[in-house]
Amino acid sequence: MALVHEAIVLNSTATEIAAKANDPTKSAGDQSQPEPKNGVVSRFMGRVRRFFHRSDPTLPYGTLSQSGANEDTTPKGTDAFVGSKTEAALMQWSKDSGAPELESIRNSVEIVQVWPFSSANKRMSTLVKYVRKDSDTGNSRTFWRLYVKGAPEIIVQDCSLMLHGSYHAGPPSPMSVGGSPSELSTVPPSPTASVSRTPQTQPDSQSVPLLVLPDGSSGTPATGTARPSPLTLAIPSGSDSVDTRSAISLSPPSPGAPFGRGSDDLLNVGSAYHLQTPGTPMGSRVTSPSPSTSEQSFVFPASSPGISVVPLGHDQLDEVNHAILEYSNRSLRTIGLAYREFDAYDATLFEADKDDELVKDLTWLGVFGIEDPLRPGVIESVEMCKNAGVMVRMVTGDNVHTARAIATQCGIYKPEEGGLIMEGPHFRALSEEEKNAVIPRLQVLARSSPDDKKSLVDWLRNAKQVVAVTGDGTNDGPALKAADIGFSMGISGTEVAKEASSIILMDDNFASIVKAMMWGRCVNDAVRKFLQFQLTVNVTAVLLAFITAVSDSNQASVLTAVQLLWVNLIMDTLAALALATDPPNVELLQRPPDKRNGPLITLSMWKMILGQAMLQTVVCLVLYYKGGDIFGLDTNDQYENMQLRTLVFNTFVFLQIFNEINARVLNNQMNVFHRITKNHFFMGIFVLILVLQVIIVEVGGVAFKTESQNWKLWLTAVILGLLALPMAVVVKLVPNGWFDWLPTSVTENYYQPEDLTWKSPKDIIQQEFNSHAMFKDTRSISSHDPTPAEKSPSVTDKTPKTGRSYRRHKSSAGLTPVAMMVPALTMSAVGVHNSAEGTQPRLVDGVFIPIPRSPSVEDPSETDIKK
Ligand SMILES: Nc1ncnc2c1ncn2[C@@H]1O[C@H](COP(=O)(O)OP(=O)(O)OP(=O)(O)O)[C@@H](O)[C@H]1O
Ligand SMILES: [Ca+2]
Repeated sequence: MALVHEAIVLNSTATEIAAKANDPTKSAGDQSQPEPKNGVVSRFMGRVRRFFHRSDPTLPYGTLSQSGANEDTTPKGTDAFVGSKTEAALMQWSKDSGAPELESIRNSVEIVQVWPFSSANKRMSTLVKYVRKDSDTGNSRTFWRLYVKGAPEIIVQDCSLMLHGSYHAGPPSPMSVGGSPSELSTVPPSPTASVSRTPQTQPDSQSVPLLVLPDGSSGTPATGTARPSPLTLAIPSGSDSVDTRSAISLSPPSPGAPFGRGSDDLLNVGSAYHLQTPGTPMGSRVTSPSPSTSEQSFVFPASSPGISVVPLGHDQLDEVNHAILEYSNRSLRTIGLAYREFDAYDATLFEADKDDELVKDLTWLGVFGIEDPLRPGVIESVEMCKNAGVMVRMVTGDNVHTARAIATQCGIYKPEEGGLIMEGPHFRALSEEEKNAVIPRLQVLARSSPDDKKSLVDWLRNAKQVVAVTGDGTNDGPALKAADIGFSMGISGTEVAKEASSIILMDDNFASIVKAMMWGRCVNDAVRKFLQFQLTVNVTAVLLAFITAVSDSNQASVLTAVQLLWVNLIMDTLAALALATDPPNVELLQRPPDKRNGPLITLSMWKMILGQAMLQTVVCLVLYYKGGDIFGLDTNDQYENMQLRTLVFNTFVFLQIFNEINARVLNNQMNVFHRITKNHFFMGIFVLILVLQVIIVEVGGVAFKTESQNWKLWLTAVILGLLALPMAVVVKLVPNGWFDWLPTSVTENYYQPEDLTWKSPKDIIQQEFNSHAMFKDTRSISSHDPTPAEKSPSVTDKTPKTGRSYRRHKSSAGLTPVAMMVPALTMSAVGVHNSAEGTQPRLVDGVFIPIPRSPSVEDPSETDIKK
């Protein structure tokens, strides 16, 4: 029932999570079309950025043909792909760049083997068989080409060559295949060219993909004498070359300018296309229906004039990394592409379960950047989570730069607050102690594997935090299952993710999680309000009935059975209706969450229950025993005695009625009327109880054993009842601190706010600086004496045992172990600031060191530290 979160682990990019629902399959006129396999089709705004090596659009096809996306053939589904969003974006790109129909590509290649995308090693590969006829010799040649695509910085490590060069205008040679570097010519690159999306101007079905130069030259294909081939590449007349390398560094984003807008080189791929999780079996051997067709359609780019295969040396690697970095820093998801060729069939390699042995000595082709813009409302939702004491972390498979850019955009990553970014491989290598130090500050985990996601969730749960996880993919399954609450995406989520989750977000919207949190807290509060009210009535009623019955000569209680039934009705049915119907409001999200095992009845509630019960009992007993004297009623007279008893009953009920107003507010907030008019149920029931009480007292004498009251007695009952309100103020003024001697299980219900605060960068630097100095001192000592930092509880205690001790550890010396782990930390943190490229945080052992803010003139201490 209690839906509280101390940490939300956000799987994948926040942008995806907030993908807006839009189901084109549901539109009228589509009835004849079968529902996609998952029953959902979603809309995805995506753009594929420049293809680093854009020499040949056929290149991605080998992999795309087996990708997890399909063209949406529904009547409404023109220009759309369904399936993996990443794949769909790539295919949309190839389609927009003038590639032939996906079906024809698929039919024209013979796929020998597919190793599907694995989230663990972040790549997929496809082995394709080609049979090519050489136009000069007429001989056929059979070869196998392995296409690999995935995380570029990982793939490039397995590359030893790279494709490089420029195109000449004019006919590319259509038939030479798989040229070796010696057959290739190299043309000096032109530094100015870039590529833009070109409208498909060719009426011919065998349209030619175009490269257009930024000088505005239109897309007239310079096919020359070339045989029109669907995959032939043409360059517009007037330009003679396109440099495939320089394009990567063109048009860096102007700061502040909305990304992608107005930049010519942006390949805007499908502002809306459909997605569907593919039904195509992956991982099995696939054979092409007609091998012969593969003979006709593919031109290998390396054979084109001006394209060469060069060794991937240091400079080239720099260049590739620069491209990746540039794309990533613009929040683009990067996908690298590489290939390798085999002249002979190698059964052990080609039929292996894993492609590890194959993915070696690759030739690097290029990198894609895919944009997935932030959905509206994500930034606000993250902010709301923060105010609600919920820490949002992003755990993604994307690379660290992309992750950082996105997390910064949506407000998850706050280096100035001490937040850290790590990469999965570094995270995996952390010891328990290091994890204890790093995870509390970890805001982004990039290039993470499914196991990383799960182990982070496990750690947080061990630290007694309540963890919610959102996820869409199969790779999120373990984390979704391990979390307290797993949220899966109803639209874009896979079946596995949905199975593993406890809640499915029908709209894939992160804001819905915030809403769920608000409702959860509301329900939790409703139960507490009701409990608080009911317990007060119970305690008083029992005490009154007992004391008066024992002291009475006839053992008659002051409250009759029928009166107690009425009281019971007030406190059960009507109170439940009145108190549990408070609508949720954003104020619920402006307080810290409840502790995982916080008490249901909090200390504030106990105070109120006991305080009010005391007041009610005392008032009623005084009235009962002294009322005769006070109001001049003769208790020996049956009528007047009855009047006095009725007065006690009436006062008792009014005390409850006004205490019901108190019960609306659970915390120490003084204004109990806050938002009272927003709950019409409460107002109605309040009036109903008042009216019924008047009727019972004035008319129901026979059944309820009451006697009509004069105005003085009525006034007395109401005024005494009203005492409940000032009593609540008095109770709230009693500090909770007075009860610190009670066990924490009673006194602490909130996850304490100090847990959620970070140290300022100044503190961090100061602390790291001290630790560094300490480390230097200890290095000179041969035996390893524990430093004060190591002696600190956060270092020695492996796992926090209780919420309380955990908190203390974190707030005391949480940062020091990072310093012990990375002695260079301070230096780099300071160094970054002074260095020329000081905008890049340093990555030390996977931990991103936050950039210190510029020292303010007012704050000389910060300047001192840097010296
Ligand atoms: N279909 C694909 N083919 C090749 N590489 C891919 C593909 N999809 C993703 N990648 C690579 O893997 C990375 C994402 O990895 P993974 O899918 O494990 O992460 P994730 O957190 O589940 O991502 P998301 O949920 O955002 O898709 C991407 O940055 C990209 O480099
Ligand atoms: Ca995913």
